[in-house]
Amino acid sequence: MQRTVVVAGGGISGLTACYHLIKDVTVSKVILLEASSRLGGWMHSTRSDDGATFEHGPRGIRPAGVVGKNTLCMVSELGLEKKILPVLRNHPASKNRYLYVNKTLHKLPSSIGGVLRTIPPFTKPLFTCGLRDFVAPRGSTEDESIHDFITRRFGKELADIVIDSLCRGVFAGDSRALSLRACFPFLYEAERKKRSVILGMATGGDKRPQPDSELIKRSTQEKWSQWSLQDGLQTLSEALEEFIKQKGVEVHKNTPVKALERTADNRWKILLPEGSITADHLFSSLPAKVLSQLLPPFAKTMAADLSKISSATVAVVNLEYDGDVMPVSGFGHLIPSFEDPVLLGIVYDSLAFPEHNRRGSKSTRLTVMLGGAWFERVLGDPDTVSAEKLLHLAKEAAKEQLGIQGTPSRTIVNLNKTCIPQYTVGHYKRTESIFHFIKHHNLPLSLIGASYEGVSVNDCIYNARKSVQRLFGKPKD
Ligand SMILES: Cc1cc2nc3c(=O)[nH]c(=O)nc-3n(C[C@H](O)[C@H](O)[C@H](O)COP(=O)(O)OP(=O)(O)OC[C@H]3O[C@@H](n4cnc5c(N)ncnc54)[C@H](O)[C@@H]3O)c2cc1C
Ligand SMILES: C=Cc1c2[nH]c(c1C)Cc1[nH]c(c(CCC(=O)O)c1C)Cc1[nH]c(c(C)c1CCC(=O)O)Cc1[nH]c(c(C)c1C=C)C2
Repeated sequence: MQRTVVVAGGGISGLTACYHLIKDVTVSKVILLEASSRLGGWMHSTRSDDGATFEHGPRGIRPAGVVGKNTLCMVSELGLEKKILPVLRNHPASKNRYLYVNKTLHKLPSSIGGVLRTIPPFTKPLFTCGLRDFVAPRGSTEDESIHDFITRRFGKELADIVIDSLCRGVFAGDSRALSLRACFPFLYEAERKKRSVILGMATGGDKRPQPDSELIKRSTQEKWSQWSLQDGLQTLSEALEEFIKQKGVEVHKNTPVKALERTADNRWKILLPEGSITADHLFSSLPAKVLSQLLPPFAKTMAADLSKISSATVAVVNLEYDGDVMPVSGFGHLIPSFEDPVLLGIVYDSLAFPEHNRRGSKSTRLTVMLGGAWFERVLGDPDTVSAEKLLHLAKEAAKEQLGIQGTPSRTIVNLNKTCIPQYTVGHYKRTESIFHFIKHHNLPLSLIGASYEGVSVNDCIYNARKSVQRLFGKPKD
């Protein structure tokens, strides 16, 4: 039987789905539809003639766990091993992370000693927060905010300073609105299983079978904490694009899906700017809100759930300075929302990945991230905020927070509109209801992408693969 599968959205999720679909002999045709003029989605690197690379989206991928190892397998299959740039666990970019509190940079403890002593900005040793976890009662609600959970189990200071910042540094989100169960499912499970989160995590561990390969062995032996690629992470989406085109996937750029209609024989009629195509099955990697606007009227309850999964806007400002101008060495620093709601944090890119620095003369590359869940509240409508204003805020942050006085030699401002999905309290209920609707109505539809079950590159790649396997009835791992 001829079977046509359409993948909507050519970010890392859609590309990975194509990569696995094309290997299946029962699929006769795979078509990728991408609205913009390039593939990769938020995976986006700028390369300069002098060898400098600037990331506007993801910049580091973790090798650990099933999801990290799964990505490394794909990297090997794509022949990218020689392009990997690992950061080792004992490197300052792995060990040193900072918080900017009370107008001062504070290094987060990376050893037992730092947890046993009182170190600023905290008013007591951090281990005392852990003691509370052993006596705190188990939560009584099905879901709660990350801030409420941490306050209940570890105290308000940890929640206000560390967890507030962490949620900004991963989700660009507000820990008071984000769901513990959806964002950190291992913490939710740990409390349910052992009552003490610390005990639950210590005895838990991932029971899924761990993939293995030469590259995975190397990453374990060399103790990598994260990795990137020569010329930036966009090298990964480019390799996937080349691979799927070679294998015969039909790739259509500048081709947004405009609407979806269900045919009488349970297929999709996919409406495009010019004409339409019919698909036996659709993989949507589109942001949930975008998909909600494309569905036909019979799916209005599902569309209502999808429309509630919103995303935060992040301004990403890359700055390059002449010489080594850094006062500290590390991964970067985060800024809790009480210190400054709009400045999320600064990544010290040139320390983790000096290979991305320009050739010839020394330079420092930083990325200032702004906005997130606070964007509209503080900066107003993203469509009317000027690049000059964002650049000014970023340069002032580098000056005030890192003492960098000079003028940057190069700047790039990107406004990533609605780029990180926000799994707010109740997310698990919304996704359950969405997946139930698809099953109940026997829709030939698979949902992949950052909107549902994890925002990291690893999660997107793993969930796209799992979703393809599920369609073909292959066992899950
Ligand atoms: C600033 C930033 C920093 C990040 N840092 C990290 C990091 O360091 N490490 C990490 O692991 N993760 C990081 N992430 C997260 C990760 O990069 C993303 O979650 C991931 O790239 C999302 O991929 P995706 O394919 O699911 O979605 P997307 O990249 O959003 O892809 C969806 C695609 O669909 C297309 N599209 C939209 N509408 C339509 C339509 N109607 N028809 C057809 N196509 C359409 C879009 O143009 C896009 O190409 C970061 C994200 C951002 C934004
Ligand atoms: C300041 C804003 C942001 C910074 N990075 C991101 C934002 C919104 C996005 C992001 N960062 C990470 C991920 C993937 C998560 C994963 O599960 O792998 C995403 C989507 C990685 C990450 N960055 C920080 C942490 C603690 C993590 C989790 C994984 C890990 O421990 O390595 C902290 C952090 N992010 C930023 C800065 C400046 C910073 C801390 C110093 C930038």
